[in-house]
Parts: sequence; structure tokens; C-alpha cells
Amino acid sequence: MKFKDLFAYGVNEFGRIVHEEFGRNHETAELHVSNEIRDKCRELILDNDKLKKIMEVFLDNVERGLKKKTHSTATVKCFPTYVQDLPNGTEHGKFLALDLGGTNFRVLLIELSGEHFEMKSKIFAIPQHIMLGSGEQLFDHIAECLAIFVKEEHVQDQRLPLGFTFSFPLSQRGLTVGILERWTKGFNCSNVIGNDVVTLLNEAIDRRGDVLIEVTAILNDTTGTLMSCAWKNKYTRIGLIVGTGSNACYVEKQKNAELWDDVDMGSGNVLINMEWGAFGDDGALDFVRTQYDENIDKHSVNPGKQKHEKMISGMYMGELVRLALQRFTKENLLFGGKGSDMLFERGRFYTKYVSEIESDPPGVFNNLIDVCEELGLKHATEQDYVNIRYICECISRRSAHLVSAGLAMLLNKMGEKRVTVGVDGSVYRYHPHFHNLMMEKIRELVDPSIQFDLMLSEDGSGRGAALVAAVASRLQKERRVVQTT
Ligand SMILES: Nc1ncnc2c1ncn2[C@@H]1O[C@H](COP(=O)(O)OP(=O)(O)OP(=O)(O)O)[C@@H](O)[C@H]1O
Repeated sequence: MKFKDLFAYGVNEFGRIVHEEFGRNHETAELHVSNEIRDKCRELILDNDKLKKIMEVFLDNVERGLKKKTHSTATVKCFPTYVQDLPNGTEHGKFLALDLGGTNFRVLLIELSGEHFEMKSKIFAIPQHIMLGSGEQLFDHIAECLAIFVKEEHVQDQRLPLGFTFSFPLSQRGLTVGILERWTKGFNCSNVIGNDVVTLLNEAIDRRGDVLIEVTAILNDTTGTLMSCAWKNKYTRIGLIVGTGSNACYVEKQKNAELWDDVDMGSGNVLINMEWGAFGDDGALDFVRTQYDENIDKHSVNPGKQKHEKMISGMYMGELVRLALQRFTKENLLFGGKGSDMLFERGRFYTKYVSEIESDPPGVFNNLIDVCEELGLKHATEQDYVNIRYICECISRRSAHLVSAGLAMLLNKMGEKRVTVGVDGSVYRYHPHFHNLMMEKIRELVDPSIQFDLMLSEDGSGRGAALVAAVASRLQKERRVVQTT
């Protein structure tokens, strides 16, 4: 059997497979998922009828977000980004980028020349007290990290253009003006909502007085991802994130983006930041939400918000699995009814465990045994392993299928014959089957005449920010030339 064939399995197919080459040798000897667990997990499986219903409602949400009349009450906001042009390969020079939006904060220095780019970057932590502190503290921290970085890279005396990837819902009023609508992904800093984050950053930089920069663009990570893939692949028209959170952006005809109030610079298009994580906040997804989704939402820092994201992204996937495991243990369907303190502790089942568990070939449970040991569940039986893996598969598949429904809806709406989707985020990157699950499901849902592809973005948010800054600088220069001739 070829290695890749080991992964070509379905949720219901657990074969009897022995793999000596994978170290510890666990044979499932015809064990199948218990009927009760299978029955109780049915609600997590979204068949194509449900997914098509979701696509229909989603499309309506997108149209409401785009239209002036309905935008204020729409849940999927579809904000114009003021990015109209994709890179054309002639961008060059040195650019700084900041990338804030989830687990890590990064500062980057990028040099573009023709087809080549060089990148240096440094990751800084955002401590929990800053994530939940004041806006001033947050932006002072960002400015301090930037100051440290430019000194280390010896560019502190150059006034470099900076692209700021700020991956929270922003209402943009220009390429360098972004008003924070609300915090997501565990951030909740005071005095930022309703304010322009570029102004807050500039004020923090001014308070220090030791950094020279010019913020030339603010964007979110979906835009960065789209731009960085577009630099390599001319068919890129959609950017997707499945990381801490989930969101997408796409190229829309400027005439459909009714909120767009700037001069059209010629392309006739504008990138739309969908903020698709908010889909379902009006109850549109209630017909497929489960008690686990309710529980996650109730205990989050933003109850009632980002319901779509909470069914998909890395911040919640592990906890969804843990809640199901906890329930089934209490119902005496797992671990002989005896859990562990760690299993019953909120947030203790990491999303990376789902990837690890599903990376074992079917019927092999080496990673799962390690996870059970880490969680104090040494008493788990092979029947438990089969059941746990099935639960992980149901939840990760549901996530991949929801994302696929969103993309198929967009591909159908855009109606282009060939589209590449640039994708970033640890769930897509590291879950062993996410890409294949998506390819398969999109194919089932999309108009068959449309060719599509999913492309992993290499460092989308950082490089993309530099590219948006670079395209803005190129256009500024081109316009100056036109004005003087
Ligand atoms: N091996 C893995 N498999 C699946 N998910 C993972 C893995 N490792 C980390 N994650 C999850 O991915 C999330 C972090 O995603 P990512 O590294 O893309 O961060 P981010 O850029 O901060 O997120 P975002 O782009 O949404 O702002 C975390 O929620 C984490 O639980």
C-alpha cells in the first residue's frame, strides 16, 4: 500500500490495518465506531442538502453586506478594502510589515525586486494582560516591538512604507483608515472599537519618537494571503484563512460594492473583506448548530458573535472535540465513564491534537495514545481510540465542509472560469486531510464548468502586507508621473 493510500479513507471506513513501519504497532482487529457514538455524532455531519441550503443563505448574506441599503443590518459585512490592484511583479524596494491578528504578532522587513523577495521577521508575544488591557497599552507594545526590530535590522534611519495586517473586523474608509468594528479571537482591549487603528498606531509611534515609518496600507490577513498568492499565481481571486479564526476575501466588481466611495483607479474591481466569521450571528446557522457550539459560544469573550468562525477555526476545534468527549464520558460511552481532570478542563484539548490524531493512518493510534497519556486517560481502550478518532473526524470534516460551502458559493457568484484560492492558517496547513476534504467537497458543490485550485500561502499576512504597501507605492509613483506629463 502506498503511503498516500493510507489517507484515502472515509469516516465510516476503519479497516484492519497493521503498520510495522510506524513504530508502535496497534491493530484494531475489526473494531468499529460504537453505534451510540455514531448516532449521537450524526448532528455533526453536514450532508450536501444542508450545505446547499447554507450556500443559498450565505449568498443572500453577502449580497446584503454589499448593498448600501442593507449593509447596516447585514451580519456578513463585506467591507470594501480599498485594495483595487493586484501585484504585477514590477514592485520593488524595502517595506516593513506588521502582522497582528491571532496567536502571534510579527514584525517583518521585506525587500522586493522583480521575481525575488527577501524577508526577515521576528515574532513577539502579546501577553494575555495586553490582549485584555487598554488600547494604549496594546499599541505601545506594538510600537516598542517595531522599534526593537528596526534597530536590530539597522533600518531605523530610513522612512520605510509599512503595511499593517490587522486581522479583526475593520470598516475601512481608505487604504490607510480602518475603524475597528469589534474584537474577536480572544482580544478585548478597551478604547479601540470605533477608532481608526492606524491613528492609534501612529500616536503610539509618536509617543516613543524613535521610529520613522509611513503606514501606507492597513489590511487583514485574508487580503495579505490573496495578494501574496496573486504575486505568484495570476488566477488568484480569493483569500482564505483557517487559523485562529476564519475569514475570506475576494475580488468583486467595483459596481457591486455599493459601499465603495473612492475614485475607481482603473481596475474596475475591489477586494472585499467578507468578515465571514460572523455568518450565523442572526440565527442563520441554528439549524446545524449543536449543544457543543452553544457551549463554546456561551463561554467565549464574545457570546452571540462569530458563530460561523466558532464552528470552523483553530481557536475552537479542539474544545469542540473536548466537549463531545466530556459528554460521552459522562454518558458512560467513553473511558468506562471515568474521565480525568484534564479532560474536564476547558481549553485543555488542543486543536493540534485533532491533526495529530488524524495523522495516524486508519487503524493506527500512536498519536492518539500519546494524547490520551497527556490527558491522564491511560485507561482508554482500543474501542475508545476508534470512537475518539471518529469524533475528531466528524468535527474537522464539518469545519472543512463549511469552509467549502462558503468557497463554492463565492466561486459560483464570481462566475470566473478559473480561480485559485490562496489559503493560510494552521488548521489548513497542518490538518492532514483538510485540503483534500475541501477539494472533494468544493467539487461536489461548485458549478462543474469552474476550474478551481487551493494554494497554500507562504507567509501570506506578512508578505501580503508588504505587497499591498508596495502596490500602493507603485501606483502613487505612476500617478505622479501621469500628473507631471
Ligand atoms: N497542528 C495543528 N493543526 C491544527 N490546528 C493547529 C495546529 N497547530 C496550531 N493550530 C491552531 O491554529 C491556530 C493558530 O493559527 P495560525 O497559526 O494560523 O495563527 P494566526 O495567524 O494567529 O491566526 P489568524 O490568521 O486566524 O489570525 C490556533 O488556534 C491553534 O490551535
